[in-house]
Amino acid sequence: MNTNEISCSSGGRAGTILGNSYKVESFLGEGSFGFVTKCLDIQTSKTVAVKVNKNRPRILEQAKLEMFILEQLRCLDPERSSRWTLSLSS
Ligand SMILES: Nc1ncnc2c1ncn2[C@@H]1O[C@H](COP(=O)(O)OP(=O)(O)OP(=O)(O)O)[C@@H](O)[C@H]1O
Repeated sequence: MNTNEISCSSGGRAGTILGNSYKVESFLGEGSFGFVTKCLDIQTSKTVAVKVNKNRPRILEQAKLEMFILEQLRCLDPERSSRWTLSLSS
């Protein structure tokens, strides 16, 4: 599943809308910087994984760095990474 990153203080309860674009279906897992939810992309009706980071400045900086690295990887392997969507939203 693809992972989108969103910095968001709201919870990951089923039915919650994240970043005006993703409807939470279920909880997938938790990491050091936040948690990951299984979501429906409202525009495309595709199932995606959305990463919800803790709302802290240091973690936001880390998320930006992670997105930068993923963009670099996308350049190296555009075919395999074509399904990634990288965005930050509050
Ligand atoms: N694309 C995905 N599809 C399904 N489950 C996922 C996906 N991405 C993450 N997960 C689940 O969510 C958990 C947390 O992922 P996350 O990327 O936040 O942290 P991590 O990489 O495991 O650890 P850290 O936060 O320390 O980097 C993962 O361990 C996994 O169980």
